[in-house]
Amino acid sequence: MSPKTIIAPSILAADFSRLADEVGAIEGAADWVHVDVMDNHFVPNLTIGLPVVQSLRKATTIPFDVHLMITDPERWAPGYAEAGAHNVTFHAEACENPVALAKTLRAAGAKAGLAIDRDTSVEPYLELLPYIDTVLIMTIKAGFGGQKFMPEMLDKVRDVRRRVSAKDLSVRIEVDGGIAADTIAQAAEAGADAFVAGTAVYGADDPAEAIRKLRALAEAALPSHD
Ligand SMILES: O=C(CO)[C@H](O)[C@H](O)COP(=O)(O)O
Ligand SMILES: [Fe+2]
Repeated sequence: MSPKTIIAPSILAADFSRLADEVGAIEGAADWVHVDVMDNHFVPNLTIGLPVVQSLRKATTIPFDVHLMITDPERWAPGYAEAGAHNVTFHAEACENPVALAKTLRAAGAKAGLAIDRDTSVEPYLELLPYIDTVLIMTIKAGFGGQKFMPEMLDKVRDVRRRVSAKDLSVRIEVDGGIAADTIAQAAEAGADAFVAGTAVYGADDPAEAIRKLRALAEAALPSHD
């Protein structure tokens, strides 16, 4: 059975010179490792790509939650599934046919995620939920870690949660950006059940303890979706 609450630390806030150690520090505490792939086209920032994911995959057993902030996800996303990513999430704004790409990812053995950036409405995508495993709602503008959480994004989380509950779908609702001890409960109350946290985990003295605290705060606030 999958855990009720997913905590996914983002290695965007980790020390890139010691990535395997940084992932080792959350082993046993994190549910997923969130990997932010940026191409300096879809977002104005450049991070890591497929070779790093392929190498890091061998360094841990924690499932990889790959967040592709790239143009042309059709070209690159399947490679991350083949590299062993558990979830491959691409942006709605960058993809012409999200259902086709989701099917390709599922056929390659990964879960398919659809990400919605700050300035995008979820409304046009609600009909696609049966084909998607995870909806990632940005609670910042995609592109950089360490930004301030935007509570106004939670209306999108509520909209997706309502549709998921009404149709009894098995879709994770993930929030990404500014998730920390003072924001995670609001996101959980709105209906999120997967939480990306970069700065709040890797900026802490004890990343594993930070994850445990975030999980406790989220679970105390989670409504029942039954
Ligand atoms: O997708 C992202 C940025 O576009 C990151 O996952 C996000 O910023 C996480 O970092 P933090 O918790 O520091 O906000
Ligand atoms: Fe992310």
